[in-house]
Order: sequence, then structure tokens, then C-alpha cells
Amino acid sequence: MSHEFKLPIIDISAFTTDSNSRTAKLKAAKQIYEACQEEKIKYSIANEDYARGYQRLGENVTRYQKDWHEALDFYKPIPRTHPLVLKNLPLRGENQWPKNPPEFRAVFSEYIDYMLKLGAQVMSAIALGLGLEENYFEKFLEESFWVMRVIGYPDLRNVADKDRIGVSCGEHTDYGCLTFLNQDNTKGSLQVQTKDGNWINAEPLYGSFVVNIGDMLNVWTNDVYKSTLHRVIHKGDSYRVSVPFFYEPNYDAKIEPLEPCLQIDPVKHHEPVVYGEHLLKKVSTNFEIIES
Ligand SMILES: O=C(O)CCC(=O)C(=O)O
Ligand SMILES: [Fe+2]
Repeated sequence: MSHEFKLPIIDISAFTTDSNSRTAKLKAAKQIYEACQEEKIKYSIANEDYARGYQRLGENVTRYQKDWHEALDFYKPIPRTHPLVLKNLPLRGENQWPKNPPEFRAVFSEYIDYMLKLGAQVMSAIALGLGLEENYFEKFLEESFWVMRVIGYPDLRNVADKDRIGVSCGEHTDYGCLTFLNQDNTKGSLQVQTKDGNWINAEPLYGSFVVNIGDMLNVWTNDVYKSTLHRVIHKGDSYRVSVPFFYEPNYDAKIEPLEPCLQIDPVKHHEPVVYGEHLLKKVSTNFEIIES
């Protein structure tokens, strides 16, 4: 347990590659946000499935308030023959890889492969920690879904028109298993809520990820591991960049409280849930503004 941050820390250093390549990702991400508006807008989510691609400042919404960030979002590709595509449901599109900077796609593709391995590894450790077989989660993860967001945050203090603007990223829990947050060195922006309801900063530690528990792990563990409520309030001169990687179960995985967790507390706090259905419900409210 870290006393400085009052947050649990998992040491994955034996598994990580050099942190210079992580820096390359953040550099490529910063470059894309420095690119002019005409370049970014080419990749608008409106070209695709309203999920993959570029979202303008304020386009993403949390709890009916516009989030003051811009982002390039990528999702696991779904084949054209997938039942979802045939039903014309969201998340059916192609990822839109920026052409500028030219190395963007290669850098992040390598990153995604690496993060998928890391996610599986941490899930094996969690299985052991819960008293399950090391490979217990494999069947739920063999085609694990993933989402990667490359997010840019301007200074919230410079918003001219405050109409329905919330914060940089409104409070929420993430949807899946584990989120690996690769943030730049901006301090005091990312916050997590503690069990007693207080907000504390999750400050960047060089070469580390902040790891959030997602909703599916919350259901699996019947609240033994709570999904972390977090938010971003970026009031600072710097332009903050953060690249969360969401490591998720198979799209059609049925998640329900696990036996060892029911031995701790026999009351089931969650109904079984199919991950893909949970995801679609959440994504569909990400752009919802209630008109008054
Ligand atoms: O910017 C961050 O570090 C967090 C972003 C986040 O929580 C999200 O996209 O779900
Ligand atoms: Fe999040």
C-alpha cells in the first residue's frame, strides 16, 4: 500500500517494456492534438459508428454534462460478418487511424498487443488472489474486447461558454475488467473516490499505470472489488494527455458473482450481465444531452 497516494499499487515492473516507448505513445498523442482542427476533424466519429474516431471538445457527455476533452477512440475491430454488424448496431465501424504523425498507427498497434497481454496477466493474478485457478478467466477473455482512448485536455478555466459544460471528464466507473491509464506528468487532474466518499488525486508516477477496476470485475467479485469512481478536473496551464486502455471480457461473456466471493458474502448484489449489452447501454448515453 502506498502511503503517499493512499492507493493500492500493483508492481508489474517484471512484465513491463521500457518506459521510453510509453513516452513515444504520449508524444505521438500530443502531436495529433497539436495538429490543426482540419486534420483532426477528418477522423470524426460521425464518419463511422459514432464511437470510433475523433470527438470534439464537449462532444462526449457524462451524466448530461459535456466533458471538456477531445479524444480519438479506438475499439477492437469487429468483423463485417459479426451478428452486431448485421443488426446494424453501434460499434460496427472501422477504426480511423490518423495519417499524421505517420508513426501513430504502428506505435499504438504495438501498444494494444502489449496491453492485451498485460491485461490477461493481471487477470490471472486476480484469479489466484480470489482462490481460483490461475486460468479461470481465460474462457471469458480469449477474444477479449478492448477500447483505447487517446484523450487531450485543455485548461478547463479557459472555457468561454459554460453552457452545460461539466468538468474535463465527469465522474463515472469504467465498464469492463481493468483500465490501464497511461497519463502524462500533469498533476492534480485525475481524481478517484475513496470508500469514505472523499476525492483524492491519482498523481502520475513516472513509468506507471493507474489501474481502475471496471464494472465487470465488480459484478464477478460481488463488490469485493469495487469499480472505481473517478473523474478529471484539469485546471492548469498544460495541455494534459492521457491514454486509457480498457481491457474487457469477450463481447458475449456472461458475468455473474463468483463462488469464492459468495462465500465471503452470500447475498448476490448483482444480476448476471452480458458484457456487450452493458457496453452498448453505456456507450449510447455518452453523447446524450437532455434539451431543456
Ligand atoms: O484522462 C484520464 O486519465 C481518465 C479518462 C477516463 O476516465 C475515461 O476515459 O474513462
Ligand atoms: Fe474512466
